[in-house]
Amino acid sequence: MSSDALLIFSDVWKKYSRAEAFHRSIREDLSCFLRSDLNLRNKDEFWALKGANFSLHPGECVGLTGPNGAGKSTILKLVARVTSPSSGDIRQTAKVAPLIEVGAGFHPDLTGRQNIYMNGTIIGLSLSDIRKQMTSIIDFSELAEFIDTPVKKYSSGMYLKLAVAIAFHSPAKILLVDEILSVADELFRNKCLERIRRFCEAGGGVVLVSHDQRILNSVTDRTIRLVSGEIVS
Ligand SMILES: Nc1ncnc2c1ncn2[C@@H]1O[C@H](COP(=O)(O)OP(=O)(O)OP(=O)(O)O)[C@@H](O)[C@H]1O
Repeated sequence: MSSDALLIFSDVWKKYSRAEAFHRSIREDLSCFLRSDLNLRNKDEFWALKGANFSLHPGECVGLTGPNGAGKSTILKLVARVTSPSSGDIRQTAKVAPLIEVGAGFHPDLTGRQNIYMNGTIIGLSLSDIRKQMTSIIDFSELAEFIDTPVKKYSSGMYLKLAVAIAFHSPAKILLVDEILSVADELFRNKCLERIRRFCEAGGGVVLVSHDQRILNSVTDRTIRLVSGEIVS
């Protein structure tokens, strides 16, 4: 693999326990309790990712597609270091801006503007960068009218727009986008796709998860298809 890669996955495996996933649901918790199946946590390990190999180069937008539960978000979470691999090697030569769980980094009681300061700092912008880019971020978000409103009063689409606008102003060279563009309205989605193209033209690299073939066709250079944790094409 060439040395100029922004990101290299070498034989990356990720193991989860189904029991952990089950315990996220109250219904499943209850069902485990009723069955007194106390060993479930130890019985149900499985591979969410099985020996993934791929690289991302400057200027490239790589799509990730495949059925639900195939391991697409797991790849993004590994790149964002939200979780770590069970084995294998992930090499990154650049900072990452994750657009994974939209709005997860927002404080509900703070206004849009205050969240730009807070989130901008988290993604590596200095205070003076944030001040310089504030107008551009607000313009991109299309939320000028609501920017001094607490974000707990925002709709999910407004959350999305604010999160995307901040991420697109990040100094990171790797952008991770998880299935969010399909929930944006068409005008905003097209604006985001254009921004992704420009981000790549400027030497960045994007990993984009989508089930939508039109989105993948319009912006990705190649698409990796995952099935049951395996890269099949
Ligand atoms: N924290 C976790 N603990 C246990 N299992 C998990 C955890 N996160 C994900 N999984 C499981 O790992 C598998 C892959 O999940 P992942 O979210 O990567 O799939 P995906 O391809 O992104 O799916 P979708 O298209 O539905 O978003 C699934 O079986 C999922 O239940």
